[in-house]
Order: sequence, then structure tokens, then C-alpha cells
Amino acid sequence: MELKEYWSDSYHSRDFKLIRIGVVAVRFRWLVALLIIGIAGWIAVDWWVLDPAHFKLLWKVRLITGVMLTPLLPLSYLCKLDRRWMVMSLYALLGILLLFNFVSLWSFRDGVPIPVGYVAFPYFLLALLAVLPLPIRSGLRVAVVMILVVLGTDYWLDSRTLDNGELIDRIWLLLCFSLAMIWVQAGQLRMLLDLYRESTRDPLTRLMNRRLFLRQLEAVRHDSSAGQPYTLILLDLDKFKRINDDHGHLMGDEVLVSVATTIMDIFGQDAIVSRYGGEEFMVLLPETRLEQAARQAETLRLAVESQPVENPLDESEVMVTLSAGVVEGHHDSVPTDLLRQADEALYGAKSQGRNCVVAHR
Ligand SMILES: Nc1nc2c(ncn2[C@@H]2O[C@H](COP(=O)(O)OP(=O)(O)OP(=O)(O)O)[C@@H](O)[C@H]2O)c(=O)[nH]1
Repeated sequence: MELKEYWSDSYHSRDFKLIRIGVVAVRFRWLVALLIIGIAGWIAVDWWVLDPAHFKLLWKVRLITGVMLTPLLPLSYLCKLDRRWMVMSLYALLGILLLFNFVSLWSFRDGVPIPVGYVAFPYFLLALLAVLPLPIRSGLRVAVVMILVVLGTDYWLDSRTLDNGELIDRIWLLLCFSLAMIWVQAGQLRMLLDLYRESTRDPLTRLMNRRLFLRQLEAVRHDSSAGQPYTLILLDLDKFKRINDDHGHLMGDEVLVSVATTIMDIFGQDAIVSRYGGEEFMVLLPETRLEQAARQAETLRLAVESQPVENPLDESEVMVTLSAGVVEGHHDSVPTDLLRQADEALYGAKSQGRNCVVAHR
């Protein structure tokens, strides 16, 4: 995992962004539910701890806060669909809770000692927000908003001076809790990214697996405009079983890795390349026409044919060839039909004697 992936979600793939937002939305919902129950349930503690005058005001404040938090529960379902909803909901949550913090501290302005539960509320909140797998930049933004509002509240209600030991203590504690929150959030993000990679990458070639590829195909189809086609190339190594039988599975693996590297070299970063099955690869070329894709497939075929793979055990060389089926897709194409057509074109290439490219028309 690269450092920049910890820093901002703009460095994450679109697919991972969706998955992460889904996780954040579920955790956010649980967080809101727990806060509603916790804030309202605390009325029982207040009844025990507070004098009647404070209790009379604060039980209402707690109930109103619970009611204000409730719309965030259905809103969290929209968060799954769009990052902007997520950001809006998170700041709405912060706004409501910081308002609660302000009003409850304000109610103790008559000099009565503030119960620990109220003093600790912002730290408690920072600790709870650590359950969200946010990148560092988002965590920092949340922490800055929290620290500024909490300190502003303290400054306004209490001392109106920065020359105050308690304030310094508060700043120090808020910074420590913020750092802990960001650290745990980044750890959660890392765990999520690692799990995502393990479940979407082929361990041998590190190319994306079939599951992720099919999601990408759907995304490209969805994004393509009416006049802008995309193409699929299904590649299959010829007589691969013989390579395994004659040179061993280790050499077979070596060939798969070598061909995967050549595919990436030929098609570049814009192509979506996957190890589709055992010795099958699939290339998805957005905004590419059939003829252009067939030409690129032919370039790949020649490159693979002209680069024998060296056996690391005895330095002998193994000749490898591949066959390819190419098909063009459009916005209204059905992905399963495209896959079937690519398979038919590949079958055509195999029938023509292998080591050739066939375009489906
Ligand atoms: N070494 C190695 N072999 C694999 C892997 N996955 C699948 N295979 C082998 O790939 C071979 C595929 O063989 P077939 O489906 O008969 O196809 P083929 O020999 O390539 O013949 P044609 O496709 O008709 O040209 C099988 O022997 C599988 O065991 C892998 O990860 N590593």
C-alpha cells in the first residue's frame, strides 16, 4: 500500500471507493443508532447525578438531540450511493453533537462543577469516530473542525482567555485523541484495502481477477456514450497443458507471469487487464473500436510469439503462442452476450489452427 493511498481517497480506484463508502455507511448507521440510544439513555444517569434544575433542562436537550440525529439513519442509505452524501451526513452528525456539547456546557455556566460525562464528551466522540475507515486527509478535517469548535465553545463559555491551564490541558488532550483517531482510521483503511486486494487480485500474476473484471466491464458499459464503443479481447494460451506436462507446473506459472507482463506492456495503463481463468486473460479497452483492438491483439500475439520464456531451473527456453477473440461492445450491449461472442471468436481462432486473432462481426 502506497503512502498516498492513506492520505486521500482520490488515489483509490473507483471500485474500491464504492466498497469503502459502503463500509463507512454501515458503520455510520450503527454509530448514529448507538449515539441516539446512548444520549437518550444517559438521562437515567443525569437523573441520578444532576441537581433538579440542571436535569430539568438537560433531559429535554438530550431528547431533542436524539430526535435531530434520527434522520441520519435513513440518510445513511443514500451515503452508499454518493460520497457527497457521506460527507454531508458526517458533518451533520458532527454539527448536531457539537451543538449538544455547547448547550450542555452552557447549562453549567452558573459555576456548578461540570460532571465528567459532559467534560469528556468531545473525547468520547473522537474515539467513536475512529471506527470509520477514513483516509488521513478526511480524518484531519474532522479533527480540525472538532478541535476548533470545542475550543471555541470553551473559550466563549468559560475563560475568554487563552492564558488558562485548563485550556492548555484541553488542547493537549484533544490533539492526543485526534491523533489516536486518525491512526486507528488509517489502520482500518489499510485493512480494508488489503482485504480488497486479496479478494480482487490473482495471486500469481497480480492482475485483477474475474470478479473485479466483470464489475469493471459493467462500469465501462454504463459510462460509454451512444457513439463510443469499447472492446473486449479474450486471450488463451495455446497448448498450455503441454507446457505444464513437458516442463512442469513451475514453468507453466513462469509463462503465465511472463505473458501477463507482456499484455500490460502492450496495452498500457488505460486497458483493464484480468486473468480471467487458468490460462485465459481478458482485456477491456474503453473507447476503442474493433479494428484498432484487433490490431493491438495482433501486436500482442507477435510479441508473445517472439519472446520465448526462459525456464529458471535449466535455462532452456519455451515457445509460447496465444489465440485471441475480439468483440466490440456498446452502451446497450448485454455483458453476458459480449462474453459469449468473445468466446465464440476465440473458439474460431482455435479452430483456424491457433496462434491467430479472430474478430467477432
Ligand atoms: N502452471 C499452471 N497451470 C495452470 C494454471 N491454471 C490452469 N492451468 C493449466 O492450464 C491447462 C489448460 O489446458 P486446456 O484447457 O486443455 O487447454 P490447452 O492445453 O491450453 O489447449 P488449447 O486451449 O486448446 O490450446 C490445464 O492443464 C491446467 O492445469 C496455473 O495457475 N498454473
